[in-house]
Amino acid sequence: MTSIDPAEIAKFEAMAAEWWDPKGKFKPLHMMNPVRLDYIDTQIAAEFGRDRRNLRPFEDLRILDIGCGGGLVSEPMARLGATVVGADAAEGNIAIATLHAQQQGLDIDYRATTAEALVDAGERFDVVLALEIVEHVADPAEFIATCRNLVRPGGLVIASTLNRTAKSFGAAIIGAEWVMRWLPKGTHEWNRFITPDELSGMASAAGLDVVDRYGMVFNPLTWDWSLSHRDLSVNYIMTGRHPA
Ligand SMILES: C[S@@+](CC[C@H](N)C(=O)[O-])C[C@H]1O[C@@H](n2cnc3c(N)ncnc32)[C@H](O)[C@@H]1O
Ligand SMILES: [Mg+2]
Repeated sequence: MTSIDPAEIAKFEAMAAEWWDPKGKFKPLHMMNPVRLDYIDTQIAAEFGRDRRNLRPFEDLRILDIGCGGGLVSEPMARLGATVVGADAAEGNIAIATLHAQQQGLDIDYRATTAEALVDAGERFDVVLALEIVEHVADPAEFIATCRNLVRPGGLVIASTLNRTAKSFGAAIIGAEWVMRWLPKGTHEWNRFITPDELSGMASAAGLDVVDRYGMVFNPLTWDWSLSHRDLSVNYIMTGRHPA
């Protein structure tokens, strides 16, 4: 059993050098980063009783960033004091992420591996971050169950992905790939997108309690991103808790 879809990994290998270019192929992730970090920081601080005003509020927390890419989220988690494992199936991503973290003076344990290999190795984390990866794995339900097996009781799985709606086809495929050309054509396959109810169902089936879910909304007029209770029609993020 593997979560790897080789064609998907090949797409990311081909783009690896661009991870830290805010104007490059990962521009949408750079743009979305402040809003998703705000959500993630809030969830973790609330669950583990941490004060976000502290310099290193996530000290002693062990966080897995699965499908970490270039480490756009692994790095801020390490800066907040967490012990971070960044894992990605694409070796090129791990090479880029490792180099960038070194340049930043950050200590992050980057590994070219998969979630299922980490389960086999007996790894356990306080938080598993699965950001913009479920739409790229072989079997999303199986993958979410694997993430659940990587968090200790009382821990969190935080996942973000794209909803499967007419609006997400317009925004993520036509807008981001064809018109804005932020992403190469074919980066995303709309039929692999997952509705919030489907993802909640997968989380529940895996034995996670869904804590909450928020839309991440791009406003083309102000060019900024915000969290929304109501609008989960394109990008969204969700937290599940492994019951203690
Ligand atoms: C869209 S990128 C998201 C990167 C990062 N999570 C972020 O949001 O900035 C998806 C990443 O998942 C990785 N990936 C896809 N399938 C994977 C799998 N089965 N196991 C581990 N990593 C995988 C890809 O190589 C790619 O780096
Ligand atoms: Mg994606």
